[in-house]
Amino acid sequence: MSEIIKPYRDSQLGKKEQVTQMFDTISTNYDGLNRVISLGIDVKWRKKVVKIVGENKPKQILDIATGTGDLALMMANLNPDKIIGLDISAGMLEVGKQKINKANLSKKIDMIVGDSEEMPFENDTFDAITVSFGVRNFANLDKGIKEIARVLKPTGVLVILETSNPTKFPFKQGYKFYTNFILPLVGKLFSKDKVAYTYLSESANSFPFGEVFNNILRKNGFSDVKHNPVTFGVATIYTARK
Ligand SMILES: C[S@@+](CC[C@H](N)C(=O)[O-])C[C@H]1O[C@@H](n2cnc3c(N)ncnc32)[C@H](O)[C@@H]1O
Repeated sequence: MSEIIKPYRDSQLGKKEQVTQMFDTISTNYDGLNRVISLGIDVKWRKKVVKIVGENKPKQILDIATGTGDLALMMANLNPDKIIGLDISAGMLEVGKQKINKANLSKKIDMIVGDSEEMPFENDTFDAITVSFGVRNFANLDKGIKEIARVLKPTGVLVILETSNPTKFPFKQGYKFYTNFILPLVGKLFSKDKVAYTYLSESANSFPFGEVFNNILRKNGFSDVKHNPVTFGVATIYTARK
C-alpha cells in the first residue's frame, strides 16, 4: 500500500478532514487556477467524459467530488432527469451552486454535502456516476470505490477522470518538472493556501494509474474496466460497469 499523501504535514487531522479544510480554503479561486494549471486542457477531457456518459442515455446521474460543479454543469446538456453533485467541501459546493443558479439549472442539478465513502443513497440508484479529479483525494480509496458500486444500477456506467503520469520521454520528464516545480510555485503565488498545490502535485505523482487502478476497480466490484490515457498520459479516463 502506498504512503497516504495529506495536505498539511504538521496537522494531526486525518486525510479526510485535511482535504475538506484545504478545498474549503481554495474554493473561491479554484476554478481560475484550475484553468491556468491545466492550460485549459481539462475542458477537453471533461467533454470526452460527457460524451461517454451521454452514450448511456442516463436519467439519474451522480457526480461525486463535484467540487465547483464544472462536470455536473456540462452534463446538463445530456438532459437527464436529475444530476446530483456530491462533495465533502461545503465551500466548493457553494461556488458551484452560484454557477448553477446563474445557468438557471437549479431544478436540474442538486448539490449536496456528502462523503463518497458513505453516501446517502439507496442501492442501485444511478444510471451513470462520474468522478473527475476526485478519487486521488479519497481517504480510503477501496471504501469509496465499493460505495460507488453499491449506488450504481446494474446497467449503469462509472466514468472516472484522474491525473496520471506520462511514461515516455520527453513527456515523463516534462510532466515531472511541471508538477514538481511549476505547479507548487503557481500555488504559492496565487492560491489562498500555500501548500495546497504542493499536495495536489504530490498526490498526482503518487496516485496508482492505468492497469494498477483498473485492478483497484475490479477488486471493489467493477468489471468491463477500460482506461484511455489522454494528452500523452497526463490524465486517464476510466470506464467500468458493475
Ligand atoms: C480536485 S477537486 C475536483 C473537483 C471537480 N470534480 C473538478 O473536476 O474540478 C477534488 C474534490 O474532491 C472532493 N472530495 C475529496 N474527498 C472527498 C470525499 N471523500 N467525498 C466527496 N468529495 C470529496 C474535494 O472536496 C474537492 O472538491
